Amino acid sequence: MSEEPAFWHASLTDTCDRLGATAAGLSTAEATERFERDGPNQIAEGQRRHLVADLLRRLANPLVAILLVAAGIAGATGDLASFAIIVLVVLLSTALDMLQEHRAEATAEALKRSIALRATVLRDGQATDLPVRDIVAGDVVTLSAGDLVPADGLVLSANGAQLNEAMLTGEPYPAEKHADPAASASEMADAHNALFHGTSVIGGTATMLVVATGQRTRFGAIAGSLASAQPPTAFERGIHRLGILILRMTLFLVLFVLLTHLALGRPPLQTFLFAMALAVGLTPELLPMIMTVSLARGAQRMARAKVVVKRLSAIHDLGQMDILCTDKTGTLTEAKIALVGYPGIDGEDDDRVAELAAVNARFETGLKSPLDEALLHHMTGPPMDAWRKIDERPFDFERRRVSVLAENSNGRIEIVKGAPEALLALCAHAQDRSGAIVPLDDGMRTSLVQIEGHRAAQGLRLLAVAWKPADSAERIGSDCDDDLIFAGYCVFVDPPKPSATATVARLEAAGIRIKVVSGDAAPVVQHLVSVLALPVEGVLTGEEIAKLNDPALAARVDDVDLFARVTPDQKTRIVRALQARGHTVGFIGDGINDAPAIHAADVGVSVEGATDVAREAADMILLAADLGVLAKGVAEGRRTYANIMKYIRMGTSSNFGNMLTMAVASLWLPFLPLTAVQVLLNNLIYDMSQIGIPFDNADAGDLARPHGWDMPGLVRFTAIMGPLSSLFDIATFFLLTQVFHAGVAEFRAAWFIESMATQILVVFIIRTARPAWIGRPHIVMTVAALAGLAAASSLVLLPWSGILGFALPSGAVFASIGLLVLGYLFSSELLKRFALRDRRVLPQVIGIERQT
Ligand SMILES: Nc1ncnc2c1ncn2[C@@H]1O[C@H](COP(=O)(O)OP(=O)(O)OP(=O)(O)O)[C@@H](O)[C@H]1O
Ligand SMILES: [Mg+2]
Repeated sequence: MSEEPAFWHASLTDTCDRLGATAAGLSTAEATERFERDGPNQIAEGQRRHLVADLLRRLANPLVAILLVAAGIAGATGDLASFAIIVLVVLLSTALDMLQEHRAEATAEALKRSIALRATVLRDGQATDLPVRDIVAGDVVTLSAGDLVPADGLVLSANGAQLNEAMLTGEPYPAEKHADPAASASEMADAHNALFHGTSVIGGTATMLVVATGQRTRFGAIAGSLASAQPPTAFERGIHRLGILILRMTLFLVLFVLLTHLALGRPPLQTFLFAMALAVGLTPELLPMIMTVSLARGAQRMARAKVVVKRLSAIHDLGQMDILCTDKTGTLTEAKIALVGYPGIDGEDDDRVAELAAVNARFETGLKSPLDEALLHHMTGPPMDAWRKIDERPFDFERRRVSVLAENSNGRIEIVKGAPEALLALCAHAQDRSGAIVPLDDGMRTSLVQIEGHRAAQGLRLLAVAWKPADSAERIGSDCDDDLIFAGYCVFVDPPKPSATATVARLEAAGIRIKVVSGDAAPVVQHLVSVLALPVEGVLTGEEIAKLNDPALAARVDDVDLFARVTPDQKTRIVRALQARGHTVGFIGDGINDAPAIHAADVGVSVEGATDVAREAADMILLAADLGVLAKGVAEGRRTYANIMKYIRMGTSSNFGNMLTMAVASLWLPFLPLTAVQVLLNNLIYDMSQIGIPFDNADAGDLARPHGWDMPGLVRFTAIMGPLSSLFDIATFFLLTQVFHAGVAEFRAAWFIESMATQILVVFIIRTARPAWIGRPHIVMTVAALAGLAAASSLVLLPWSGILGFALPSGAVFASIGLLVLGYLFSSELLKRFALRDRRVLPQVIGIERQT
């Protein structure tokens, strides 16, 4: 690719010829042909794993490989049954693991596709809304502020197009783009006639001719190195550490068993097979599958609650989130904005103010804000039609204003509208009702600020409008917004969303603190939160934040719930400051100005109708702009978390118990407690009996507050429940050898049943912190567990038990085992009170977790 000259060196005409394209776009037939030739416009996310390759990769797991080799040796020395069964069991459990995971991934993919980005493409001469994936070279795409550039291409036309290219070039300042003849620049950052996939339009508009799509774009070329940039969540790091811990203990146990048995002169091959089977059974190899399946299932349920999850692991963060920052418009208000007044400097409505503002709104080509739409809705007809546009300087969130150069029969003027306080500072004169220009003295400034304050205190949003003569100017320079003539204000109402009160209360009750972060003026936001009776305290404005360095800001953020007049950059700083205080932070927003903060947050949330950049930055998308939807999502997220924890608790406690048991048994029993084949069958059935857990319901307690990865809690649980299960295992040993004097095959059959029953049934006890008989487990979970138990019993009871090395135990043995299992379940029920007690995770604990 690098030998080819960069595509922006060629002129537009040459490129059009080469691509067989015109500014009118492609026909559908032509586009279909190209799509077939070039493939979809998408960047492969990592390498899609092929099923067979995946199977081989899993079988190459050293433990499984050793086991298979050992089984081969057993087969070669005559033990064909063992060989066949081991190979079968290993294949079966690997396939089960793999299929589950693939299915889960496919589900998650499908959900993600449902919210795929779309673009406006010219096809058959018509502007069509298409999924970005369908774009081909030669297409003509129109872009405006808030859009992501969907492919690489040349600028056909542009109007104040400002691009954020930071992710490709590292350049933090916006790059301006024009339809230059051809650029000679060697660096992408200087190619002012080119648009690159993955960058975003932050102001203005542009039309682009697509030159390269998918993997052939500049972004595609480096995407591989960016793909896995997502750092693991605290939960994932916790799981990883747990995995390593279990691995070490397993290694230790396997060596211990191997050495003691060999030292005691037991048959080496059987011992070795047994030890390897034990290792396979104890390693948490299923954890990744379990996580993926639970998360995918969680994502599916959340989708039903109208939350589409883009990054699965964000579900952990969602369950752990204890602070949610939200913007104002759309989440706390109805976002149905209407113009309710346009006072001039005397405080009375003045049509000229509304007209100037509407002309400005009409000619601004950047992201049309709802304020602009309200203005245009109000002003239509002849006075507007007389205006002609010369130039504009689009809106951006740092300047907070739009400048337009326009003329009518009375002459050419520059009209500026924007945030009042900033605009007022740029004015030296004002225009009164008669049209006379008067100096803007201090007295008048005070009275203007009063008009402003009066409306803002009623929760009305304000824009100021000003102008100045521009005689023969053809362009708006970058710094000529000074010496303006103040015209008046436009006053808007955005009704509060009544449902927000209850939803915020619900989130607060669930342990999530709400903070409002808005670009709007403090009095407006304050009025809104008081109307909605939101429990927010303290205010910090952008001006104040600008004076604080990061540590100083971090010291304040805990006590302040309302941030007003903040810039996009400050939104990000607020998120970071909260994170530095140990919080897990969510951020919900819909604008370009929210995107960086959405990205910085642990849980970035956006809504279906939001700008591309915000949706792209988000981890989840709400299909309805409503915090209520998110509250449901949080509940599902916590349920997913609770179910994953059930698996992990089941796994660690039974593993730890088994380790203790095996260590004791090795020293004490004159034979192996189970053959390798039996250990593997035990493991397989246990795994299958658990596939219902992701379906289970969660305790109200699990849903009531944020949870983080809680290692001390898990250690305590394991330290209590593990030894309990070994105690009953050892009691079984004792009973079988000392009381019943069972033979080897009968012993193994009885112990197989006991161990399966205790491992499987205990899920009904530890699935809940409340008494087991109160909440009802999910039916799928119950069926899976009971089916597992039935399968285990059938191995012992049915005719084939002999092949597996079992002999049918006597009725007395069965009865005693039944009693032992009941005793175990009963003691678990008693002890779980201590094992599961108060797992509340304080933010400080999470904070420590985050830093390690
Ligand atoms: N189209 C526009 N023309 C002029 N000024 C604008 C326009 N849109 C926004 N502004 C100014 O910029 C400020 C910040 O924009 P906005 O209120 O949309 O920010 P925000 O952080 O997204 O707010 P919210 O919390 O309500 O979503 C506005 O209060 C207004 O003063
Ligand atoms: Mg907004």
